[in-house]
Amino acid sequence: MTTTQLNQLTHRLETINGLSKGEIGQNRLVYSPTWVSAQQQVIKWGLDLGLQVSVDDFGTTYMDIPGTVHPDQVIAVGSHIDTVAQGGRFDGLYGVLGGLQAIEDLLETAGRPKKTIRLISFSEEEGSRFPDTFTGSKHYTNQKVNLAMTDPDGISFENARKDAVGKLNLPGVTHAKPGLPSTFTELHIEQGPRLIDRQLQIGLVTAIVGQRRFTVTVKGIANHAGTTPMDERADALEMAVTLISELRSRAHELNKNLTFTVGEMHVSPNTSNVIPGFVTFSIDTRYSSENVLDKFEHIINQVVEQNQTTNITSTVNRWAKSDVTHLDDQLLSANQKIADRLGFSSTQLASGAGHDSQIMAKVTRTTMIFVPSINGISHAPEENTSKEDLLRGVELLTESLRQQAY
Ligand SMILES: NC(=O)NC(NC(N)=O)C(=O)[O-]
Ligand SMILES: [Zn+2]
Ligand SMILES: [Zn+2]
Repeated sequence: MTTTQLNQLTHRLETINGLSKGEIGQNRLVYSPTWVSAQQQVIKWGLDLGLQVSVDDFGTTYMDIPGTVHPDQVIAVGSHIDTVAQGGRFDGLYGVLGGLQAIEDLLETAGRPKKTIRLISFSEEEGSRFPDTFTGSKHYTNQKVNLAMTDPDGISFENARKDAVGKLNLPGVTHAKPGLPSTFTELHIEQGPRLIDRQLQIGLVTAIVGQRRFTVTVKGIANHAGTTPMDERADALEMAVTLISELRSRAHELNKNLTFTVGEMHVSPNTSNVIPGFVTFSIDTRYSSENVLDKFEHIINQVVEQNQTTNITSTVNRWAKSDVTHLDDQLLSANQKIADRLGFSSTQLASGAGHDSQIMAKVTRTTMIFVPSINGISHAPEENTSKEDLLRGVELLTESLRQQAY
């Protein structure tokens, strides 16, 4: 890749990230106005490059450069366009724009491919607005998505989706969901410290951890903060804190590498002189074995059950579950050879973050390429990757696509 091409990739990243200007981090929650503008911009760049663009019912965008010999064999590449709230500049977006850059480089240096190359910009992966994750790749691969869900403001998934997808109907875009590809490659930032700590340039992903997400709802009794005796309260927040603290130690006891995160909490009425009557909080838990996750799910249900009192009742609802996933060995070893040939230092590692690749891997041969995250930070505005590392990831991806599609 030349300096001009690197500048183009940087410029495109900045253009999309500029859409959240003035905000804390990136806020492309699925179907939000910023999300719409970002997906529209990606579509425009694809059309400018002469790619055949289609958008499906969920707003996932597919951009094809049809193969000259085997147009029906599809080599797909891509990632997701959405972010978490107050997210970083590279999670998801790098895989979409890195893929676009690789395709542009290939068209310039090698012309049309023999097999079709497809860039996919998945509508949603993070599960940050509606209570479901990977809805873009699930829809593409015909897996079930909960269509009846609503966001915290009560907006239904269906209304948000129809509204936003209508705005992607630009001239030159067809409305369709294409068939499934023969392979899928996702380029992504590592989001953790392993590559950067060992000063490695590339990570090749062997597997992705299993992940489950829950909402715990605690119902107590709201009452006056000054007049209600301390031993007569039904404080929902106090109970939530007890549950969280007990679950955290039980998780650690079960397995010290099992992750346990409470990232979201709603307190009602959330005012200083009222005892909280109603609290909800999320649990995100992950590990590399389903057996440990099953055990911890059992513990969650047990701890919530054991802490019921006459005045405080708690319930737990699991709304997301993704399985431990092993990615394709052959694609990984092909990419390992390319990385060695290009002189990139690398390692093979498992991912602690969830990815569309684990959904794609259920239907097609799938592989992932990681580049280092500075200070191992992600899902935060400080998320960063050096230009040299961004470049190396795209170079490896370009060579992999060349090998697979030409
Ligand atoms: N690459 C990601 O940040 N993925 C995130 N999102 C999902 N759905 O797993 C996560 O929380 O790990
Ligand atoms: Zn993410
Ligand atoms: Zn991501």
